[in-house]
Amino acid sequence: MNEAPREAGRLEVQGLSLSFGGLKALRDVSFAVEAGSITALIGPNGAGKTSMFNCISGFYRPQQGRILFDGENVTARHAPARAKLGFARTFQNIALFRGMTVLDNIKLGRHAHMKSNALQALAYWGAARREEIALREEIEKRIIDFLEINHIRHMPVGSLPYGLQKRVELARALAMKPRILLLDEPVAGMNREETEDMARFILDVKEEWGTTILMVEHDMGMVMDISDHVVVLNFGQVIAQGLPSEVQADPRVVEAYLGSGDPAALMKRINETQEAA
Ligand SMILES: Nc1ncnc2c1ncn2[C@@H]1O[C@H](COP(=O)(O)OP(=O)(O)OP(=O)(O)O)[C@@H](O)[C@H]1O
Repeated sequence: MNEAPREAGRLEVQGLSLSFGGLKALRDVSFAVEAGSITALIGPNGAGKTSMFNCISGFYRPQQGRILFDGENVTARHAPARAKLGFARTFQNIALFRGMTVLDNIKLGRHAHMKSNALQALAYWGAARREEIALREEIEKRIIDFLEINHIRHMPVGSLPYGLQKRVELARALAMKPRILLLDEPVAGMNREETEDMARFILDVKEEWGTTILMVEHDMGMVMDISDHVVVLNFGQVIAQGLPSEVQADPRVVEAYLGSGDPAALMKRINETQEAA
């Protein structure tokens, strides 16, 4: 399936399997993340979501299967090569430099793509400096304003509340100009207000930037609210996928989450997470 244009950012996972010794973390997993969509990867603890994410971002090499990005087989490419192709990810536990300012952390996201490296910066300081200034202007206009973090841009990341730190992490990923954004539990540990803000920013990234988004997330209310497509893993296998409404009514999903096949009970739980303050 290669109908999307090259810049579109469509990801396809085909028959992917991953084992740790005798433990099969992923078994013959296939799904697609359509260009410009928000796709959520959900499942109970130990279902294989993080393993899948690590295969997609290039941290793990699967024993079987392929990962295609706009039709190109990227399975053998390591993480930095995927970053150059336009993969950017955030982490479950915030991965920022706590002593550095918000702005400097965000700029680090882009340095992977800049033409001038440290040596060139010394030798051709004029060109490197111009590139740095252009980068700063673009980041300030496009990312800092967009994510409403102007007021904290000169503050050290470590001094910020958790929800804002997660937003800075999103900003750093956006500075990489991603074609696909991989969000690992973007609202984990957030209160309801922080969760709603983050959900809105994720939707805005999709709508205003057209970026493809794949997220792993446990907050079912948030997943059902903003996803276009949901893929459900259990014991390393895809047990259901489709629209949020289809997935939450699927008895196999209900069984995996609640140990019973009653969709009404799952709906009740989703509503409870949405209403919880
Ligand atoms: N590095 C590893 N070495 C050995 N086993 C691992 C490793 N990483 C994951 N596993 C195992 O693979 C299976 C899938 O784990 P994974 O972390 O991918 O699940 P998950 O769906 O992300 O779970 P959670 O929601 O709890 O984060 C589990 O049985 C886990 O114990």
